[in-house]
Amino acid sequence: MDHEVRMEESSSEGVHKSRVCRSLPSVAFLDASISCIPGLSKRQCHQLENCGFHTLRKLLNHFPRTYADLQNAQVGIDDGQYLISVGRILSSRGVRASYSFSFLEVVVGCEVADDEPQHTIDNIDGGGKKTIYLHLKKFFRGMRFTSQPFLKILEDKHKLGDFVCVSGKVKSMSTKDHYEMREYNIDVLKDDEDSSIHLEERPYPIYPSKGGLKPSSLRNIIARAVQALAPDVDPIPKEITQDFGLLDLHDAYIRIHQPKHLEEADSARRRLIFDEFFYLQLGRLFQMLEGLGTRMEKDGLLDKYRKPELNALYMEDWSTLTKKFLKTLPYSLTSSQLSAVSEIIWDIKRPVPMNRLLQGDVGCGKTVVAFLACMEVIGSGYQAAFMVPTELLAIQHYEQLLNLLESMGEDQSKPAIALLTGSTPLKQSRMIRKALQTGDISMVIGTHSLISENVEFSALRLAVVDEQHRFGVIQRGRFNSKLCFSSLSSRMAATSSDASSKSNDYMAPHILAMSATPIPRTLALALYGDVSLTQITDLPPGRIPIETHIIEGTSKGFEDVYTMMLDELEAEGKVYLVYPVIEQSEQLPQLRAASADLEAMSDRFRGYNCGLLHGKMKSDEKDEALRRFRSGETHILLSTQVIEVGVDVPDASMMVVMNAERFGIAQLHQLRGRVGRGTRKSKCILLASTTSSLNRLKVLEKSSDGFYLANADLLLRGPGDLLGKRQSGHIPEFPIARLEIDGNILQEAHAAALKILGDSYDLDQFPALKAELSMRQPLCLLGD
Ligand SMILES: Nc1ncnc2c1ncn2[C@@H]1O[C@H](COP(=O)(O)OP(=O)(O)OP(=O)(O)O)[C@@H](O)[C@H]1O
Repeated sequence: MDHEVRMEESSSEGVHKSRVCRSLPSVAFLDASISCIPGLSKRQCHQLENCGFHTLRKLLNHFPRTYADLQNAQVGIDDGQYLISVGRILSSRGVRASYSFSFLEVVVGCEVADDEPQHTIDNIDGGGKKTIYLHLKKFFRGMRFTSQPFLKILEDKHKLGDFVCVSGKVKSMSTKDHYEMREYNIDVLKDDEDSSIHLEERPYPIYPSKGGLKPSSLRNIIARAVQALAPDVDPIPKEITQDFGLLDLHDAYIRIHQPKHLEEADSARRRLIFDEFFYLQLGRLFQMLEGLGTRMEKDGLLDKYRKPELNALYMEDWSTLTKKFLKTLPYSLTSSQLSAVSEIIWDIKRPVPMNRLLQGDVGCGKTVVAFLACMEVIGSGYQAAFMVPTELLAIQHYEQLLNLLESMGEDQSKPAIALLTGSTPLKQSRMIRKALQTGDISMVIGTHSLISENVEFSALRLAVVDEQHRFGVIQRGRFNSKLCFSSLSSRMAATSSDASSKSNDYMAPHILAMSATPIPRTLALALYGDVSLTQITDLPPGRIPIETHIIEGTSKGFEDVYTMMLDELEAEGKVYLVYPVIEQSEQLPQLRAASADLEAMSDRFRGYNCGLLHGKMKSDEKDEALRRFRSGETHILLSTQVIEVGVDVPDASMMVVMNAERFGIAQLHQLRGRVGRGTRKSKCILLASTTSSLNRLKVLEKSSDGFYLANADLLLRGPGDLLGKRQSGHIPEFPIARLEIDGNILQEAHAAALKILGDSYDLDQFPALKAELSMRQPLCLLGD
């Protein structure tokens, strides 16, 4: 169907008059130039284009960062809470505090509902108001920031009387109703001459600024674009939107940008997130179907996706090596480990590169699942690479695997494995690289040195990336393409004369990413890396829940903790002491430091040996420190958060975290996961040096569920970084991230894509969808 689209036509005054174009189908409307927005000046058009907003789609997909409630209806403010509030700027001053230190303080007065009972006549109906004062502070160190002109410029950035929306974490000050904000966002809603804004009762969208375009002008332009939006821009057929209870795209855009209330924005967001997932899934399936010849093959593939219970290759069909390796394990796999292995092996047997995320809470036993997947490819004559974020972890995995393989005795099929990190001596590293190139080594475990240019493989088939939220999506992509290229080039050279070599020898490697953090990484991966998910949902048997205590770091608090430590050591336990920093710092004297505490702890716990482990130590020193702790030569290990990731000492039974308030909730959960990994009852003590942080930490006493804690962490941190800096701006960030629901949207999008392709393999019945698909990101499978 054709639709009227207004196209640009410049007038001499520089304002674009619109003319009507009848040739563009309405679904293509979104890709029309922004000049079709009525009333835009030429200057505005250029400015928008310079900021990357060439099309309506780009502009409409610039979603609000958050919504302000102009009524400030929120009641009650807690210390540490993320607050969004609107009010007027009362003062702005730049202060020179010393010759090299200055600060800016902007005070915003906000009228909020008064939650305390009042007895004045005005408040007899209980609907009282009061003013709170937000002191927004920014600090500057360095002489050049103390000059009067600089401070004046700072001051003048904020105009007295401006009506602004402020968001950030609050900290109460000594005066009642005064709060400090150190990291904040401030957006001018209207200047002081315009008071009409008070009448607005709708959520007020706050846009992220882009390339010099102010949020307020973006808001006006986007409002115009929304008005110009054609009613039938939706490429997804009505049956699908109805079946899945989704908003129509036109309504979704209106509601995300101009919601009448927050629920509207939320339903719009659901639809827009659905689209992200849906086109990824549709693209992937579409491409896979294209690669298959017959109708039967295509049906077969769709069936596999429709009935995931069939997507597992049970033990009988695993390679002999995998089965042998399984036998060497000193324990049986849990049922979800077993199904994870079956699922992964099913996937790696297929001639399409796998891109899978193996996700499970700390200590659930992901490593062995990944080892089994590696054995499967090695058993079929290929190579595997296992990349981890720290050297410490690489060594640990390598030694663990060596031990397991040792139990295989002199078996001919036992694979040759190697460790390759930044600290591997040059000569040895050269030998390993050569052996990887010739295929003499079947598996390499290492750090990011595995993605360096000079590592080539003879037949890499599986790359395991233990992300543990340290590697970004980008690094994984680089790793992937690098390995893909290496394997391809070297194999081409090796087999150029061998006409019988199978074409799938040139396939990109399968990628298995592992993570203990369900969010936000999972969501990011699901959005940006077209990924399948395998979850381990149970823990190995015999684990006893870790007892967690939050203790205030007063001198009594410390004494209590030392007594508990002594009890633990006397009962032959092992203790981790975790510190926020290595060395004492003048700037932050309140922080306990690992190195500085070593002597004091050795003194206090005479008769027990203390060890030290931190990121600045050399690789072999770190390894030695961990080895001594593991073997029981040291009983107390003073360390920094280097141990957070993956360190596995199953009989470590107690952890004390100093200055626990310095760590995030998800991070503390990871740290705590270093104990309670065996069958011994374990304790985790979080020593907080500020009273105000006690409440925040209490959530760890209540729960040991990583998913729940990650969510709680997000709520406490506020929406600032839902998907990490790089991704923010792509999807709307909401004060309350409904991530568990987003996970379901992924499933629904998958089902919708299957339904569409079941009806039309080549999308010929859905031309609008096909066009949309080609407009979106390139249809490449990771690794292609
Ligand atoms: N099925 C099992 N039965 C008993 N112990 C197991 C089982 N699977 C793994 N383990 C042991 O549990 C411990 C934790 O396993 P692993 O290091 O793989 O956890 P993880 O999921 O990688 O955790 P993290 O996210 O903390 O790195 C290890 O000591 C491992 O040997």
